[in-house]
Parts: sequence; structure tokens; C-alpha cells
Amino acid sequence: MLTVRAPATSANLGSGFDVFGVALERPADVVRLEKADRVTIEMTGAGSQYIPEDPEKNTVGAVAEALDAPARIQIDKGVRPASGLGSSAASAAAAAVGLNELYDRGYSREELVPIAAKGEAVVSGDAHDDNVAPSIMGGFTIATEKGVTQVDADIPLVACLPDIVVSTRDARNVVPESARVEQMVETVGNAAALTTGMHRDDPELVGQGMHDTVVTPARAKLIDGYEQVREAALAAGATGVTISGAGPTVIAACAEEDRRRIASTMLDAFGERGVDARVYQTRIGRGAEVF
Ligand SMILES: Nc1ncnc2c1ncn2[C@@H]1O[C@H](COP(=O)(O)OP(=O)(O)OP(=O)(O)O)[C@@H](O)[C@H]1O
Ligand SMILES: N[C@@H](CCO)C(=O)O
Repeated sequence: MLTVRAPATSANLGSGFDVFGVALERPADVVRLEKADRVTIEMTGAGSQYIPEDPEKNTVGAVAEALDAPARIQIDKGVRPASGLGSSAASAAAAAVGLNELYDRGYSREELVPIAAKGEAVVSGDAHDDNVAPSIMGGFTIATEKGVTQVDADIPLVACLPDIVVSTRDARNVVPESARVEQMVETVGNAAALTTGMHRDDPELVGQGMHDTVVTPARAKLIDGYEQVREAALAAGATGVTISGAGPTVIAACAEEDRRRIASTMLDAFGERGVDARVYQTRIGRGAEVF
């Protein structure tokens, strides 16, 4: 059997709604695949009891169909679904990379991004590239209609996942339909700062660029304790804090030496609201790996 490890991802990063994404060093999904006459899916791991094994409803089914690559697919979830950590995308990315190899289809990593995004369309209604792109290509990615730009970057991160479920579909329903020109100007500045920070491996600039006044405030209302956790993380030294993906994970950029303190502060802040949470001390990492 072929084994693929595909990382969790954090999309948006505040100012890059539906465009920016990063691969996380941890957690990750591990997917095993072997050729078969038809697609079958077996799920284990975090939250797997809530994920359908029906190929029509699981992200990997659409990927196998797009690649005309039927297989027995075993998914060990390291990334809980509806987390804002690109759970559905990690499985889709692993399937795209693994089936491409198993069936010798010859697609490049960049060409596999829209194929994996077909899996995302199964769960959220739209084919977003911003989670599958970093899960396949690693690093920091800028996904637009013209394709994906990838930058290797090294930024320490803390991802704090509360015991709250926010589906991408619900989080998209609260996104404002329009923004003021001043907000657009601010967003362009922040996105440019963040991109430059990624090139320089500069957590200060990345954190500064994570600020967003358009989408994040609307979504924050879906996450009990978001403001308190954000303020606590900033007070503990985080350079920027925002919602990861569609939430409920809250993600902070920081300097290496502050990461442990920020992680425990974020856990405590959720705890003070009576919300259980788990925390990943992580960093920007590699894309899907085949073993
Ligand atoms: N292989 C899969 N792994 C995880 N979730 C899956 C998979 N296939 C289908 N799903 C469904 O996708 C939904 C979770 O996806 P959703 O996009 O809401 O969360 P996410 O991927 O963690 O978040 P985000 O995209 O915001 O980072 C759940 O309803 C789950 O049942
Ligand atoms: N960019 C997407 C990521 C989740 O798929 C969103 O924030 O809705």
C-alpha cells in the first residue's frame, strides 16, 4: 500500500481571504491507498465517526473520480473535521498526491491543486484552493484563478482548537457581501506586509499582516471566547492572531521563544470561558509526503 502524510493547513491568515494558506508541520492526515475495482473508504482517527465513508460524500471520492483512479482508501484523521485546520482538504490533498503516484498519472503538484479542490466542493459547495494548495505544495501559498504561487517560509505558530464545531458552510454565510474602500486599502496593506514577512521569515511582519476588519469580526461571533483568547495571546507576545480557516481554531504567529507561553495562555483563556480546547505548537511546514 502507498502511504501519504498530508498536513493540516491554515487558510486566510486574516488579510488573505480565500487566497492565502500555510501548511502546518503538525497535525496531519495519514492516508493509505491501493488499486481496486471501485472506490472504498475506511475512516479512523480524530472525529472519524462524523465523516461519511460514502465516496459521494467524502472529499477523497471526488478526487478519485477526477483522476479516474479507483482505490481502497484508508484515512487516519489527525485533523479533526470542521476545525478550520483544513481537515477535509488534508484528505483530498493526500488522495490527489497518492492516486497520481499509484496510477502514474504524471500531474505536477500545482496541477493536482484544482483536482484536490474538487473534493472541497463536495463539502462546502465551492472548490476552494486555499487549503489544498499548501497541503499539496507546502510552505505559504497564494492561490488565485491564475494558479498557485508558493513560498517556502519558516514562521512559528500556535493553533488552538476549541471544542466547538463551526462548519465552513455556516462560516461562509456570515461573510459580509461588501466592504468599504478604506477597508480594501487596509487589507491590501496588510496582505502585502504578510507576504513580505513570509519572504523574510519575519514573524513581526507576518503577525502585523494578519489583521483583518472585514471577514474575521463577522466570524468571531461564532467562536465563544475568541476576543479573550486573541487578547491573551497578544499580551503573551503573539505578533498576530486571527481565525484559522473558517474557524473555530484560533491561530497565532510568534517568535520561537514565546510559543510555549502563548500556547498555554490561549488554552487558559478558553478555559476561563468554560470552553475545552487543545493546542498545537507548530510552524509552517512541508506539503504532502509519500512513503
Ligand atoms: N475526508 C474527510 N475529512 C474530513 N472531513 C470530511 C472528509 N470528507 C468529508 N468531510 C466533511 O467535511 C466537513 C468538514 O469540512 P470543513 O471544510 O467544514 O472543515 P475543515 O476542513 O476543518 O475547515 P477549513 O476548511 O475551514 O479549514 C464535515 O462535514 C465532514 O463530514
Ligand atoms: N477560505 C475558506 C477556507 C475554508 O475552506 C474560508 O475561510 O471560508
